[in-house]
Amino acid sequence: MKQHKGANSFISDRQTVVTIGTFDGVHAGHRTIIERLVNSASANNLDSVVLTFFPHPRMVLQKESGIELINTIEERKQLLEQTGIDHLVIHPFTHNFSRLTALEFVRDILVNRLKAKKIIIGYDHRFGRNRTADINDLRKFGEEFGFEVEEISQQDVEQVAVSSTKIRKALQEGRVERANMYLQHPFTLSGEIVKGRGIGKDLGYPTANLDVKEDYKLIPKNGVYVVQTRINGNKVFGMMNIGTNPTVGGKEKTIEAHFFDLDEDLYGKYLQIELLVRIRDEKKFESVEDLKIAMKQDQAFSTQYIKDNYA
Ligand SMILES: Cc1cc2nc3c(=O)[nH]c(=O)nc-3n(C[C@H](O)[C@H](O)[C@H](O)COP(=O)(O)O)c2cc1C
Ligand SMILES: Nc1ncnc2c1ncn2[C@@H]1O[C@H](COP(=O)(O)OP(=O)(O)O)[C@@H](O)[C@H]1O
Repeated sequence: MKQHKGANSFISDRQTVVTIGTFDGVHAGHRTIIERLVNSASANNLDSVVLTFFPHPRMVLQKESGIELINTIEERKQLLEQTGIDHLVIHPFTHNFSRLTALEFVRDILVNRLKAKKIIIGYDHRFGRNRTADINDLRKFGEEFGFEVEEISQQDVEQVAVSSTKIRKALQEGRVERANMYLQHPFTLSGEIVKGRGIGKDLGYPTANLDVKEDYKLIPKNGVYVVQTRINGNKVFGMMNIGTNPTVGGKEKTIEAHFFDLDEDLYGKYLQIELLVRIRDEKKFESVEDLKIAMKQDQAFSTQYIKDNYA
C-alpha cells in the first residue's frame, strides 16, 4: 500500500477505482466494501484507492462536537494497510477544502488527481460545498468525465453505521470483548510511556502510564482490563487501569498497565496495547492494602483468562 499525504501528491501509473470515507474502526462492514473495491480494481486492471480525510470533517467544521473515534489516524493507516488496497490518500480536511464545489471536487480531485475510472460510494453520500451534491449528481459528472459510479446499497450503508455505533457504545460501556467481536480485531490504545507519580513500584505493581495524545480518541469506560502488547517484539500480557486512582488521591484520568513477567524500563517507548476483557470497575478502597489485595485478584483473573483463551 502506498500512502499519499493528500490528493495533490498522488501518483499512479494506472487509472483507479476510488472509495471515499472515514472507515473508523475498519470493522467487518468496512472490510466488505474495501473487498469490493479491491476486487473491482483487479478485475478492471485499475489501482484501488481509499480516499479518507484527516482531521475528520466534524473536527474542523464543528470543533465543539466532541467527536470520539475508534482509531487514531495512525491506527487507521495500519488497519487499512492489511486490507490489500493499492493506495491510501489521507487528504487534509481544511476550511478551504470544504468550500470546494461539487464540480471542483469531482473534476480537480477525483478525476484529475486520483485518475478515477470508477467510484464506489454509499447511496446517501453527499459531497461538495455544504454537501449539496448527491449520487445522482455524481452519475451525471461520471458521464461528463468518463467514470462509472457503483452504489453501495442502503442495507450495506446501514450495516456499516450500525456497527460503528455498536462498537462505540460497547467501548463506552466497557464491553471490549463485544467491541472486538464487531471489529474482528482487538481495540487498541496507543501512545508513549510517560512518568507517573511513582506509586506503582511501592505497591509492588509498577505501571506503565500511557499518554494517548490524540484528544479525539475514544477511551473506554473507566475500569480494569486484561491487555496484551508487544515489547521488543515479544507478546506480553498485563492488566490495565483506566481511571483517576481515587485510592491514592488521584484526580487526573490515567491509563496505566502492569505487565506480567516483565521488569524493564519502558519510559519513552511507544506501545500499542490491545484491550481484551474488562475485569471490574475502578474503586476507591479504604486503604492501599485493600487496593493491593484487589490487584492480586485482578492478576489471578487475568492469568485464568489468558490460560482459557490464549494458551
Ligand atoms: C490492575 C490495576 C487495577 C487498579 N485498580 C485501582 C482501583 O480500583 N482503584 C484505584 O484507586 N486505583 C487502582 N489502580 C491504580 C493504583 O491506584 C496505583 O496508584 C497506580 O497503579 C500507580 O500509579 P503511578 O503510575 O502514578 O505510580 C489500579 C492499577 C492497576 C494496574
Ligand atoms: N512489569 C512492568 N509493568 C509495567 N511497568 C514496568 C514493569 N517493570 C518495570 N516497569 C517500569 O516501571 C515504570 C512504572 O513504575 P511506577 O512506580 O508505577 O512509576 P510511574 O508512576 O512513573 O509509572 C514503568 O513506566 C516502566 O518503565
